[in-house]
Amino acid sequence: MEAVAAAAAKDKDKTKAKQRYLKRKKERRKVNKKSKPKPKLRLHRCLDSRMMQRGGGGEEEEPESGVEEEVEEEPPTKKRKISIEPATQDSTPAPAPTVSTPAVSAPLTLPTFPLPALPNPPSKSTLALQGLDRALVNAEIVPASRTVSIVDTDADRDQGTGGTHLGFSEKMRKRLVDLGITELFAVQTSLLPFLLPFSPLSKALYQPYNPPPDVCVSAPTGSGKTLAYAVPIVEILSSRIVTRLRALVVLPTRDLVLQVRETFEAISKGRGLKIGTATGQHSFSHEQAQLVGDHFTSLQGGSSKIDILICTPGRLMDHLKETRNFSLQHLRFLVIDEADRLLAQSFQDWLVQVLQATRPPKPELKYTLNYLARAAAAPSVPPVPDALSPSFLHLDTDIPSFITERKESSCQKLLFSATLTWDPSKIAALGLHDPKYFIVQGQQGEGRVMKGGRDEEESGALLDVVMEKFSMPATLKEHFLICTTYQKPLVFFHLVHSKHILNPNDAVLVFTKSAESTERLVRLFGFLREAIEEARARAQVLELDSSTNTNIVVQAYSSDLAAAERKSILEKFKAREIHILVCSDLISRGIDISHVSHVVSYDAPVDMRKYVHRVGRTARAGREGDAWTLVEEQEARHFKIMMKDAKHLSDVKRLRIGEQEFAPLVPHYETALSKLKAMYSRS
Ligand SMILES: Nc1ncnc2c1ncn2[C@@H]1O[C@H](COP(=O)(O)OP(=O)(O)OP(=O)(O)O)[C@@H](O)[C@H]1O
Repeated sequence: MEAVAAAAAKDKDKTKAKQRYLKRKKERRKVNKKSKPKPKLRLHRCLDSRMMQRGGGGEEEEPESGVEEEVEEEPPTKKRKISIEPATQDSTPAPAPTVSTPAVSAPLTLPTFPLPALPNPPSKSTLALQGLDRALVNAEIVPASRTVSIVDTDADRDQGTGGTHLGFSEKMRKRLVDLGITELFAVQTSLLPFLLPFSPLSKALYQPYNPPPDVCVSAPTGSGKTLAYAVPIVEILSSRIVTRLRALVVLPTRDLVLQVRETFEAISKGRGLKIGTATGQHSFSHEQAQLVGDHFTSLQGGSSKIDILICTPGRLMDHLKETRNFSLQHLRFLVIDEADRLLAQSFQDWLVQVLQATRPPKPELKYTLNYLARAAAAPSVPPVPDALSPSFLHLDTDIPSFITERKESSCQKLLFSATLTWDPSKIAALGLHDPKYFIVQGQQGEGRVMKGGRDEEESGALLDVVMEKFSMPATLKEHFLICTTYQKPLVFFHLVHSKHILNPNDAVLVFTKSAESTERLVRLFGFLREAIEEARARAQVLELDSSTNTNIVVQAYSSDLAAAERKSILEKFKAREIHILVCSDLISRGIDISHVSHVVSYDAPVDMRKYVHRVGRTARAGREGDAWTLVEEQEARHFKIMMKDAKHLSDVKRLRIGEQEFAPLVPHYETALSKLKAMYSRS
C-alpha cells in the first residue's frame, strides 16, 4: 500500500512539474513574441509593396467593370511560399542572432534573423523611360481637341489666322474648304507647322548640308493622318520647276494606294504635280512607261515622269532593280504609312534598299585598283551624268568641287500608324535623322486625370504608347458578346437584324479570320435567309417578326477575288448597294469608308493591333460608330486578358443575349447548316 501511495505522490509531483514547465514556456513565448521582429509579416508587406510598384498587385486590384471580375486571377500561393522560406537562404550577411537562454532546459525555439532590406524598385514610368530614345522622351503629346478652323472670316483675315498661319498657302486653304474641310484635326494642326516652317530655306527641295528632321506619328484610326502628310508634300513640291521623283509614299495594300492617290489628286488640283502608282495591278512595262521618261539613255540622275509615287513595297523593289532611270536620289519625302505593318515585312529587304537608293554613295578615289577594274568592266556607253541631285554630284567626276563638307540626302522620312511600333531595333533600321515624335491622344488620353499635372500626364501618354496601349477614337463605342461556337452564326444573325445594328442607312463591315471563313459565313447567311423565306411562304414563321428583313445585301470581299471585282464591290458598298461586307483582315487597315456605322469581328482578333485597326474602320473623322466582337467561350479568357493588358477592358461593354431571343431562328438555322454541309461535301 505504501509503495502505491509513494508512486501516486511521485506521479502528482511529475504532473505539477510538467504544469509548471508548461506555464513557464507559455510566459517565455509571450515575452519572445513581444520582443522579436515579425519576419513573416514584414516580408509580406515588403513583397506586397514590391508587387504594387511593379504594377502586378496594384493594377490587378484596381476595381474595374463587372466584366473584369470574371477574369481568372492567379492564386496568391506564391507569396505565402516565399514567406516561409528560411531566412538563412538569403546570401546577404545577417547580424548575429539573439538567442535568449532558457531558465529551464526546455526545447529551443528556432533563431530568427532580421530580413535584408530590399531597395524600392523604380516606378513603372522611370523603368520605361530609362534607356528610351531621347527624342521619344521629348515626344510632343497632342490632345485630340487641338483643332483649328480654316474657314476664312474677316476677323481671321485681319489677324492673319484662318489656317494660313499653319504654314500652308491661301490656295491650299481654299482647296481644303472646297473639299468640305472646315477645321484641321489635331494631327494636322501639329504636323503642318512642323513640316511647313515659315523659313523658305526649310521648304527647299534640296538641303544637302542641313537635311530636314525625320518624323514619327502615332495617332488613332480615322484621325486624318493622310492629309497631315499630303498637304505639306503638295505645298513643298509645288515650287518645283523640273519634274523629278520627289515624294514616295509606301503603303501595305493596293486598295490603300488607290485611296491615298485620290486624296493627293483632290488636294493638288491645279498645281501641275504628276502623281503615279505602282502596285502590280497593271503590267510591268505599262508601269515603267508611266514612271520613267527616257528608257534608252542611261542617266545617272534618273528620268522621271512623275513627282509623287504611291506604291506597295514589292512593286517598288521591282522598279528599283529593273527599271532603267528609276532613281530615288531626288526624294524630298519618304512616307511609310501603316509603318508598323511595313516594318514587319521584309520584301527582299525593301527598306534597306530604298534607304540606300536615297543616300549618296561615298566619293571614290580615282585611279585606285578597284576603280580602274570597275571602269574597265563598265559598259562601252557610260551613264550620262545628267540631272544629278546636289548630294550625288560627285558621281560626275568632271565637276570640280572645293567643298569638303559631307553632303547628305535631303529625304525627310515620315512614319505614320495608329499602332506605331517603338521596337528600338526596328526604329534603328530606319536610320532616323534628328527625329521628332508626335503622339496624338484619343479616348483614353482625353479622359485621363493625372494628379501630377502636365508632366505626369505627358509621361503617362508616352508610357501608354511605349507599352503599346493604343489610343481609340473618342466617338467609338465597343461591345463584346460571349457565345458557343454553335451559337455564333445565330448571334450574328440576331445582332444584325435586331435593333442593335441595322438601320436602313447603316453599313456593316464584318471581319472573319480568313478568306475561307468569309465565304462560309456569307453562304450560311444566304441559306438562313432562304430557310426563313421558305418558312414564311408556308406561313410557319410566327415568332419571327416582320422586321427580320431578308432583303439585306451581304457580300464577301476577299483576296480570292480578282482586283477588278474587288474594286467594283467596294464601290457598291460605298454607294450603299451592299449593306454588309464580310471580309478578312485584307481591308482592316487604313481603308476609309465614311458611312461604316458598325464593325463586327465575327472571329475575335488575336492581337490588340488587329483589334485597333478593325474597330477603327468606324467612328472615323469624329463620326459615331459601334464595334462588336463575338467571342467564343474558349477564347473569352484570352480576349479579356488581351484587353486588360491594353488597359482597355473597362471600355468594352459586355452584351448578353438570352437564348430565348434567337430561339425562333434555331429550326431555320438547322436547315441552313444542313444545306451548307451538303454543299461542302459535294465540292
Ligand atoms: N480636317 C478634316 N476635316 C474633316 N474630315 C477630315 C479631316 N481630315 C481628314 N478627314 C477625313 O477623315 C477620314 C479619315 O482620314 P484618314 O484616312 O487620313 O485617317 P487615318 O488617320 O489615316 O486613319 P487610319 O489609321 O485608319 O488609316 C477621311 O475620310 C478624311 O477625308
